[in-house]
Amino acid sequence: MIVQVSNLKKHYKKQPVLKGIDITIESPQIIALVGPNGAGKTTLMNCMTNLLPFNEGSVELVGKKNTDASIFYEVSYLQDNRILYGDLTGYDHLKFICHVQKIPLSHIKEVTDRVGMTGYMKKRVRNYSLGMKQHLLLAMSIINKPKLLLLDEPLNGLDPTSAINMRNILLELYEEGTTIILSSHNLDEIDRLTNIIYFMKDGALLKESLQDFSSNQYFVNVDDPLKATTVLKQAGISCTMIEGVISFLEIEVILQNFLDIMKANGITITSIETKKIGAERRYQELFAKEKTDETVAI
Ligand SMILES: Nc1ncnc2c1ncn2[C@@H]1O[C@H](COP(=O)(O)OP(=O)(O)OP(=O)(O)O)[C@@H](O)[C@H]1O
Repeated sequence: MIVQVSNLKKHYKKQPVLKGIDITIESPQIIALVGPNGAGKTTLMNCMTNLLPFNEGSVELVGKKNTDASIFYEVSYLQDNRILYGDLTGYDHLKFICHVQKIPLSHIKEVTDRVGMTGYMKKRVRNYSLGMKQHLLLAMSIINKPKLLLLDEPLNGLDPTSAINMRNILLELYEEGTTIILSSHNLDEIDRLTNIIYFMKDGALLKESLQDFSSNQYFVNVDDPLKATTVLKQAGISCTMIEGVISFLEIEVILQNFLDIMKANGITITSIETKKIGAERRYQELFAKEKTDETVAI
């Protein structure tokens, strides 16, 4: 068993944060933990890795109790950058982990090349940018080739190139047999990584496979948006218009029907973009927000 969390309960003073969480993972997966600020994602990961005591329940990681420190040969946890030491270099951090975990120092170059931080690994961490710290945290958490990798907001501060690199590394690790649990607010990135999402709501987890919720959303620019709005309304087509761009879901409107209506009414399409919106759509359903003023239902 890779993860066995049973009836995990945690409260801060009188505030219950985790109200009986159960997680069972038997084979490698990538799981995204999603929920609004303050939902309890960090608390859950801290309890799982025994950084925080909990009030009830039990946690086993890689077949051992989470109180057994030897799990960290096989489990890594990427926390936020407050765990880093400003006076030490990136290399010092990695050397320390190699020393504690009896990993050959030759792995440092391998992992810093993979993450893309070899150029500044000898600089002091206090001179690192947010993204550079994030690179170091990633290097520190993958140098032991973990069986289970927990990541709390790993995309924090990463530029687009680094975010793509991080995604590729996570997908490679998963291919190599690592189970990954990551929390993120970046729903686009989550859609590219996995369709297994655990939504945190009211101290509980809603576990969903987003295959059923994944859909393309189309964004269409036309030469005459006002006329398009009118003819779509007449045809009973359900779309929204945001700042002159018409958008609709693949599962609600057949693209060919839409194109036929535009053609029949002499409206020219100037561009069409598609976006996969599984996680975002489900998130909106679960944590419904008021529609913004500029969103007009057609
Ligand atoms: N040390 C603490 N003492 C008291 N309350 C805490 C403590 N740490 C967290 N909390 C509370 O527990 C709840 C969950 O916090 P947590 O940091 O786990 O949420 P999160 O889902 O990780 O949020 P975010 O997305 O903002 O990182 C919040 O209401 C928070 O105020």
